[in-house]
Amino acid sequence: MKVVKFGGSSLADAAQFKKVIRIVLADPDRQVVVTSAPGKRFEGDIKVTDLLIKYAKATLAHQPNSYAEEIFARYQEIGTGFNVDQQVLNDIKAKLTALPTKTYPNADYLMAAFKAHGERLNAELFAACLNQLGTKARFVDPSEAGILLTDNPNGASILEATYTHLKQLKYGDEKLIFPGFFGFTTQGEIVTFARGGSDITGSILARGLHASLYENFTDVNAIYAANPKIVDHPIPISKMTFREMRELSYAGFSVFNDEAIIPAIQGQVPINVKNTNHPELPGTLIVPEKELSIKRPVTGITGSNRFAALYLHRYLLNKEVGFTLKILQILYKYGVSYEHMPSGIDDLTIIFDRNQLNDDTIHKMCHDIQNTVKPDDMEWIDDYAIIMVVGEGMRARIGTIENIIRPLAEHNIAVHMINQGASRISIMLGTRESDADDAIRYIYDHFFKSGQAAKPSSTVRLDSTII
Ligand SMILES: Nc1ncnc2c1ncn2[C@@H]1O[C@H](COP(=O)(O)OP(=O)(O)O)[C@@H](O)[C@H]1O
Ligand SMILES: N[C@@H](CC(=O)OP(=O)(O)O)C(=O)O
Repeated sequence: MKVVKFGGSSLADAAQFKKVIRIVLADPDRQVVVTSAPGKRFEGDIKVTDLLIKYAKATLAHQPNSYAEEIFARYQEIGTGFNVDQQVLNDIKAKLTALPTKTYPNADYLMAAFKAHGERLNAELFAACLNQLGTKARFVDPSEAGILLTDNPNGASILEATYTHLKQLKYGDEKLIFPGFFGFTTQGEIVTFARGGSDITGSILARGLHASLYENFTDVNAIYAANPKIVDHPIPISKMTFREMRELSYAGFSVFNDEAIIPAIQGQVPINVKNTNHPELPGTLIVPEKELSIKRPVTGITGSNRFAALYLHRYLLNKEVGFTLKILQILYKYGVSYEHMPSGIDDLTIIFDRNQLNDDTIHKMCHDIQNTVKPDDMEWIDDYAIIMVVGEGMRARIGTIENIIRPLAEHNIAVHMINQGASRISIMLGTRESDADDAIRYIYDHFFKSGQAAKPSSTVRLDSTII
């Protein structure tokens, strides 16, 4: 049995629905289908999830608005394209208009419930379209399947009990159509994963139902060695490991949600990322292990601007017991987690995900750190990007760091931090945001265009380097 997930771009309108249905029917093993909400139909279009967010905000602000009609029009175009029963469309319209009349524990739960309806209504409509074409299909509500999530309305995580519940789910007689992106708390409230979270639902089902393969259909032919919006015609990756994907999606390969890899790893279910518009192409296979390539140590290069860093300098830091502990206690006090903490003998850089911080928290946190640990030098760096160079082959090759740094030095790009991950399959660099895309292009060119024979080292400029 295969679990097949279709992203928003694959389900954006009736024409895309037709391609998706052809894919589902082409392989009888594709028994469980996960849908996203209708995504962008063209450059500049608005995803239904973003319309639902606007609808929720207008509702919270008691503003009259016409978002329910605008959103309904997206479903209507699809349903009409398949001649689905008018009752199905009436039901979708009624659910959209009823959203503001329901009661929610607070604004965060309201937001989650509004957003979840993008996937919920699309899954209902998808099942109706299949039925209309004579294929037995059934919409499965996450509450029926027992998809239980943590009580974090717009950034929930899976609860282990879900996997016990999924053991009860029967499949085989009909296609099961699951909405992605949301589940329920133990109190019965709708909560969603973070954005892009339909990939996580697919992965959970693949693990819970012991799928032989998790197929993830999107709008690109494969996962490329770099984001195609940054590098012109990057090479496609035919095979990569779970670990490589985890590191690459964490730092910018948005084609596959970074948390979504975890259930697939736990269940050891291979993932195949494919293009809905070209299903005949092999796409990218993500597997537990692969043979190491000595010729190509780097699998992919990515970057993300969602970080900020706190740089601390104090002489004899290495001799001081409890320095880091005091800082961590301050982070704990403000409910802030950190992403990385590279250190030197007298220096420490703490890298944060900027999405979890606001100006007030930054101010208070820095104030407490200044007063408590009294560093000689302390700097908050907002202009901070992280570049990740990832490849299983790097473990077996000497000189990769030099080959990453040289093209940057040659183009005068300053590197603020280098950190070789303990996994030994990734090297992380900190740069200015404005340098990040160029840095990715230069590293890409070096490893993928000009060959990467280790050249003798040249002078390398490292600004406040921490290794
Ligand atoms: N390395 C990469 N390889 C392929 N696509 C990438 C990469 N990095 C970022 N992307 C972007 O990810 C997009 C697909 O992800 P997403 O928009 O979430 O799709 P979906 O709507 O199918 O879930 C692509 O259109 C591409 O712009
Ligand atoms: N629709 C949600 C969840 C999702 O995963 O969507 P997509 O598969 O289109 O990335 C979002 O936009 O975040």
